Amino acid sequence: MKINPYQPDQSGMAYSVGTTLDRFIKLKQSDFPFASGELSQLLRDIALAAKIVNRETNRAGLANIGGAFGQTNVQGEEQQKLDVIANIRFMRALSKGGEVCAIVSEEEDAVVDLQNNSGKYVVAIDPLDGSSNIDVNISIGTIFSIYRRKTPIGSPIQQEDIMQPGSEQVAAGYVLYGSSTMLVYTTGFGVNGFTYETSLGEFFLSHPQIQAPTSGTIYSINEGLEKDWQDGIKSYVDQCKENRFAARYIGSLVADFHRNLLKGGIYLYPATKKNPTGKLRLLYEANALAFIAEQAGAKASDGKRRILDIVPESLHQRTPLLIGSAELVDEAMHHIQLAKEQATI
Ligand SMILES: O=P(O)(O)OC[C@H]1O[C@](O)(COP(=O)(O)O)[C@@H](O)[C@@H]1O
Ligand SMILES: [Mg+2]
Ligand SMILES: [Mg+2]
Repeated sequence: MKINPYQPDQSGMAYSVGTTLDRFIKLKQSDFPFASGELSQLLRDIALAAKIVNRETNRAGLANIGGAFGQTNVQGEEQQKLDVIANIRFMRALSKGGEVCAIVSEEEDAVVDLQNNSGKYVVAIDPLDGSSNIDVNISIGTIFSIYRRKTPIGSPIQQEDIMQPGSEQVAAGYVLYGSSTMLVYTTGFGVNGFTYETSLGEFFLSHPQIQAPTSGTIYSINEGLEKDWQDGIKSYVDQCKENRFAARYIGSLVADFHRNLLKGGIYLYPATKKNPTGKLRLLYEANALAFIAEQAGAKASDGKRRILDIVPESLHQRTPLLIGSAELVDEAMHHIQLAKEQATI
């Protein structure tokens, strides 16, 4: 991807590769005429927690960081120590920052009401994504969604503050702890990626205005579950193989998504017999990545509709997820539709 160091964005604001995240956040605040700086501060708080978690992930091989924590979370999944550490670090940064009134986390059964009357924002977070890869030194991540509360500031948190469709997000992003650590986010004005310079302790703009290729030749799916895939997925994957697509599956949603966002490709986690509503969680995995995808010209669907149009019904609800280059997602949805029509004949 050819990077134009002085590429202006929609607001005509030019910013150069190498701009620090902090400076970028300040520059971009002008996108919001009535900005009061709270969202900017919240993004900084998330970046700070990401730096701390980055340090911990680098040490994941050491006894006191790696391995199971010995408890299961509300999904019935065994928590890894790093799941718990990341959850604590983000909770602390979000509650200390003062901008947030409530948090939804993969590692918390219920909504965490911060009793912060002045907090304007609700955050949904997957503190550590790709937990099965922690101990084997493969890329992992953090995923976050930010909403403005619906009820008046100072009033008690209500269901309507939490159960908002993804289309209501004011910002979303992910951190990828990989060969390098990156923070990629959107506030609805395009997608920008920052690379962490450990020795300076700073995130620097490295991927301005990310645009996903409209098509690609990479597909990412856990083929071990092929026998359980919903109809249409098998025929779509067969077509990918027919077209000699490359199969790439890391098993960390953030890492698979990031690769396909930059190179062109599609990630699929369909409904299966084991997970009839899919495996991935709507509020703190699918919504954030769907917002990023759409802002980068890509698409995200549950096989029937746009992920961002789904109105949540429960905190940890799951959804099938087809996400990636627009033409590939359209093609996969076409196969699902065809299979449905054939099933009714
Ligand atoms: O092992 P499977 O069934 O292929 O699932 C892998 C998927 O599950 C996840 O690990 C779920 O996320 P968590 O690790 O945050 O629970 C995704 O990152 C990944 O894409
Ligand atoms: Mg996850
Ligand atoms: Mg997780």
